[in-house]
Amino acid sequence: MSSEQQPKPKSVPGKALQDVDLDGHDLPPSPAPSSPRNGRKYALATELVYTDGGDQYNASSVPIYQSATFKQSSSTSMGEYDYTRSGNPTRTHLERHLAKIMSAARALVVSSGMGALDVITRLLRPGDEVVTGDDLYGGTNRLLKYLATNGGIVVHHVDTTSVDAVRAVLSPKTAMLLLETPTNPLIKIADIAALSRAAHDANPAALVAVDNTMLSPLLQNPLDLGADIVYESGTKYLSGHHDVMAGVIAVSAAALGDKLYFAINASGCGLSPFDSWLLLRGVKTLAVRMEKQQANAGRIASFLEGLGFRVRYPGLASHPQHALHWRQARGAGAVLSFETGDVAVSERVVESARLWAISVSFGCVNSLISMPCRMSHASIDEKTRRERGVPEDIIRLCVGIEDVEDLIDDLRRALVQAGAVKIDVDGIVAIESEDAAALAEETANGTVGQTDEAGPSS
Ligand SMILES: Cc1ncc(COP(=O)(O)O)c(C=O)c1O
Ligand SMILES: N[C@@H](CCSC[C@H](N)C(=O)O)C(=O)O
Repeated sequence: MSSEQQPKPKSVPGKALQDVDLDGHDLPPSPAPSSPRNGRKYALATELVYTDGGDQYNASSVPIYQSATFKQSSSTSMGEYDYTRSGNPTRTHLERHLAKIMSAARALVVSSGMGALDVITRLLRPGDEVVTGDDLYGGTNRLLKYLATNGGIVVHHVDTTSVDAVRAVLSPKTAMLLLETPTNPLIKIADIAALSRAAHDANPAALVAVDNTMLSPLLQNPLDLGADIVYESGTKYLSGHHDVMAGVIAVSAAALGDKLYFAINASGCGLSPFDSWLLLRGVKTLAVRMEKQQANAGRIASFLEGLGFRVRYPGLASHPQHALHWRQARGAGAVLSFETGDVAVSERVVESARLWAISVSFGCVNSLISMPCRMSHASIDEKTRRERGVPEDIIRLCVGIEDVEDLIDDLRRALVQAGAVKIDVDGIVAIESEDAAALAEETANGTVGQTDEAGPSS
C-alpha cells in the first residue's frame, strides 16, 4: 500500500495538536484554531491576526519547523509528520489558519499561484472541457494553452461578464469553469453565483474554480457564492511585501481537498516551512494593508477619471458592472487600469513615474506601475490580445500604502512629462486618443509643440 493510501495516523491523546478543529473541520493535525467558544464569529480582521499555536513553549510566533524529516518511534508507527513534502507543522498551521479565514473545508498552500492552478488542473482528464474568461492573467492563459496543446483538454475562452455567453459553451463535457473576477488587467467582473449555478446545471460534477488574487479573502469569498475551489497567488495581497512566492487553494468539500493534497504530495510543490512562516506573518496584516491600499486606489481612480481618462476600477460608479461587483464583494481592491490612447505615451508615463516602481505583480505595500501587454501579459500573443480587446496602451496601477498625495503628485508629474495631459484654463486634462497619437509622432520626430503655421512654439 502506498503512503498516500494509508489512513492518516490519529494524533496521540493529550498532545497539543488535534485532528479536528473546533468547527469540526476534518483536517490534518495542526495547532488549534481561534474560533470563539461562545458561538459568535470574530470579524475577519480579528481572525486574520489571531492564531493559537499550541506550541510547547507558547511561542508567540509560530515556529519554523525547518526540518525535512521527522523521527518515528518505530518503523511502523509514524508520528503526525514524517517528511516535509507530505506535511510540516508550520505549513499545516498556515493551512488551518487560511481554511478558517476562507470559510473552507480545507486550505492547502503551494509554492506559487501558478503552482496552485497546476495542482487544480491535475483534476482534469484528456477530453475534459474548461470554460474560462477572455481576459485572464497571462500565466493562467499560458498554462491553459499548454494543457490544450499537450494534455487533450478543450479550453473555451468567453466573455465571463455575460452569463449567456458562458451558458452557450457550457455542456455535460464541462469539467471546470475557471473564473477571474475582477479580471487582470481589464478589471471585468464575473457573476460568481450565477455562473456557478449555470456550470452545475450543465454538469453537476463540474468544478467551479475562482482565482481570487485581485481581492483576497478579505474582500471576496467565492466559496460563499457557490464556487467549489478558490485559489490565490499568495505572492500578492496575502503576503503583501513581495518577499515570498506562494499559492493558496481552498475548497468547499473535504474530499476535494484530499484529491488536491494527493497531487501536492505526489508532485512536491507544498510551500516550504520558511515561506509558510512568511505568508502567515503577511496574512496577519492583510486587513490594514488592504484598507489603506484600497482607500488610496479609490482616490487615484477618481483623480484619473477626473482628468478625463478611461479608468477601469470597480470602486468607480462608472464601472459597467459596479452593482454586480458590490453584490458579491466587500471592496474594490487596489488594482486599476487606464488608457492614454497611445502606446508611446503610456510608455513615457510609466517611465516618468518615480514613486511608482515599474514592476509586474501587485498586492505589495509599495505602488507599482506596468504595461500589461509588455509585461505580465506578454506571453499572450498580440493577435490574441487584440481579439480579446486588451488595449496595447493600457497602464495598470497597483496601489500601495504610501501617502496618497505623494502618489497623486508623482502620477500628475509623470502624466505631464509624458504628454498624456494638456494644460488648459481649468488645469490639466487628458489628451484625446488622436491627440495622443499625434503627440507621440511629434515626439518621435523631435517636433513636439511645432505647428505648420506658427513654427516652433516658445
Ligand atoms: C490573477 C493572478 N493569478 C495568478 C497569478 C500567479 O501567481 P504567482 O505569480 O504567485 O505564480 C498571478 C500573477 O502571477 C495573477 O495575477
Ligand atoms: N515573467 C512572468 C511575469 C509575471 S506577471 C505577475 C503578476 N501576475 C502580474 O499580473 O503582474 C511570467 O511570464 O509569468
